[in-house]
Amino acid sequence: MFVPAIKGQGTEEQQKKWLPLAYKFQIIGCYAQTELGHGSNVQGLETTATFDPMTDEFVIHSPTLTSSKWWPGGLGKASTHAVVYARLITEGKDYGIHGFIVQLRSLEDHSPLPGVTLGDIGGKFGSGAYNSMDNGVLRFDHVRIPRDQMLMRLSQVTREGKYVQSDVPKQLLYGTMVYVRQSIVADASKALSRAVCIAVRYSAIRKQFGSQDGGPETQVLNYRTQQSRLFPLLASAYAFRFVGDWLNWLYTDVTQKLEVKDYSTLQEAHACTAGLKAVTTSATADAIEECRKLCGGHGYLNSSGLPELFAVYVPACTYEGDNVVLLLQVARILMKTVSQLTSGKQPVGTMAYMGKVQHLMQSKCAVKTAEDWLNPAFIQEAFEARALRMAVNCAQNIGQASNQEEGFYERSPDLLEAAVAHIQLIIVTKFIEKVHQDIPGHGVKEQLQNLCNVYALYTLHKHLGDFLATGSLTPKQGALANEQLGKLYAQVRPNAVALVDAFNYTDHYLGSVLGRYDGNVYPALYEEAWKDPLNETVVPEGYHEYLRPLLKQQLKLSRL
Ligand SMILES: CCCCC/C=C/C(=O)SCCNC(=O)CCNC(=O)[C@H](O)C(C)(C)COP(=O)(O)OP(=O)(O)OC[C@H]1O[C@@H](n2cnc3c(N)ncnc32)[C@H](O)[C@@H]1OP(=O)(O)O
Ligand SMILES: Cc1cc2nc3c(=O)[nH]c(=O)nc-3n(C[C@H](O)[C@H](O)[C@H](O)COP(=O)(O)OP(=O)(O)OC[C@H]3O[C@@H](n4cnc5c(N)ncnc54)[C@H](O)[C@@H]3O)c2cc1C
Repeated sequence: MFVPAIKGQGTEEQQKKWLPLAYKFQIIGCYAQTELGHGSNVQGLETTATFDPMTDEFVIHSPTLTSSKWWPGGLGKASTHAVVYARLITEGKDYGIHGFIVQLRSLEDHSPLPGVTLGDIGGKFGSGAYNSMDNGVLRFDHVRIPRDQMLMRLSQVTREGKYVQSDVPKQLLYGTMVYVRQSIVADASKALSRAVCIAVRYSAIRKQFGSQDGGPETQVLNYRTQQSRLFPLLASAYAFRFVGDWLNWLYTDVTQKLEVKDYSTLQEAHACTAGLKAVTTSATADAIEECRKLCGGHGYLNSSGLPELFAVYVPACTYEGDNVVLLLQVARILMKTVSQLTSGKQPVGTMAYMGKVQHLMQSKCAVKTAEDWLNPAFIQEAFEARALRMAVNCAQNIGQASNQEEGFYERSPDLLEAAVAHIQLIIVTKFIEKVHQDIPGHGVKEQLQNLCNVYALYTLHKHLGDFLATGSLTPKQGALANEQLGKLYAQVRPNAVALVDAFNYTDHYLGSVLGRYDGNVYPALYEEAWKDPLNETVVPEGYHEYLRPLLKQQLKLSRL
């Protein structure tokens, strides 16, 4: 994040100076935004950067305990520099949050520079690999930096201390977060597909019940309940991959537009990255835990690979923007778009469907049979009607409040759901678009079509209440969707293992005894257990000190 922050907010001169140093690891940088007292509310940060015209320097200071920087990855032990976000004060006026490059440690012996106090914030959730990340704490006591270490692409402070705003939107200050959020969406599919690969392969090996007469038992993958829990997660792994690819395209497109000062798609980039980051990370974290349960008791063993995957993944729901806070950003943009509909302003990009408001508010879903749900046009329209009607309902309810902000606050739980509906529509749409493209490989398109339908109909089934409450579907149509979903699971089953093999993960990368490619699970589990340090001795160390005295006492008592 140090590098993208300098790229996005630094001038060309600053980029030329700092980026080569970072690329060659001649300096190591981190992104120091969050503080002990504020993370979500960036405008509430307290660290100050006060310009001193006498020396042409900024004085970086932590005025309170709560202004201590807290969480930046790489800060605790490794970083020599940080992009620090602080309130810029010049000529006695507070101009709000800006980025500054600050050296923290000596490049000679790595000791903290005068006025800098830093360290690691301590152990984190689980025993997983995230504990090898030195998330840190940082305080400044009037630390001086040259004026040219303020990131000056968006605004500048002159030699005399005058604040000058460039003609670029101030939201570009948040650009690094947009970049990282889009990369987090791509990573969601990676984490989810790892978990699903383990659970599908193991479910094909694991057998329980089913044999009354000494014949073979049933592979747990053949149980309808296992399929109805697992196949939607398999479909989600593919869905998140395709929407992640699309989001990467959108991000590249926005970046190219920004270079020629076209800011028209900035809001779309913010809404899509924030919303997709929130929905895909929450779904992935839940799915990894579901995969653990799908693997029964053995899923709880570290050697299954799932506990570590979960512990490392789950903070994605919080870092780079708490998921609820991000969905409320999407909701704000939805409300703004609804309010502009009456003025005739046509929504664009992923909000374009809202322009069909007259039709979608009254449309009746035409599905009559379960097979009708295989028609992508019916799926698309049902998701559009649900999302639009939820947004319009929220807007109407907010409109009845004494003021907009109060109404938004009161209706925020409903707004969250409206935002989720909008984002799920995007995921479904991008999956449908993907399966309409040419897809090489015999029968591959058909398999992806099945997964696309599974993702859409499962999402519909899970959120059926929304579809019914908004009148987008009838209860009968909801039941038909569920009927079709069951048929789709049966079609996915013969290809389930191939569909996870297609992720092409090596055993080393998966790190799971249960997810082994060769399926040789039981000998591997047995062998792995003996590697546990507790098995280095047959009689445990504590025996003589604790167990033996107790056991001896029991023996004496029983002899009485
Ligand atoms: C790969 C693993 C790495 C993990 C490492 C983790 C790193 C981190 O976690 S770094 C720290 C990340 N921190 C956050 O994500 C903080 C979350 N908070 C925010 O992003 C913001 O403070 C906020 C958006 C929640 C609120 O900001 P505020 O300025 O108070 O916003 P408003 O709601 O008043 O919005 C003003 C205006 O700006 C637009 N906007 C907000 N964010 C962006 C953005 N990222 N890009 C473009 N535009 C943005 C917003 O829509 C408003 O627009 P208008 O309505 O048109 O004024
Ligand atoms: C592993 C990890 C790595 C991180 N790395 C970095 C890093 O490198 N650099 C950096 O600067 N930061 C980093 N962070 C910090 C991270 O970005 C913040 O923790 C995150 O943005 C959430 O902010 P917060 O902690 O203030 O949560 P809070 O905002 O305090 O959230 C607490 C609760 O309040 C709710 N809430 C907050 N505001 C609202 C609202 N307006 N409406 C409704 N509910 C609300 C939230 O939903 C949540 O339930 C990292 C965090 C973690 C866990």
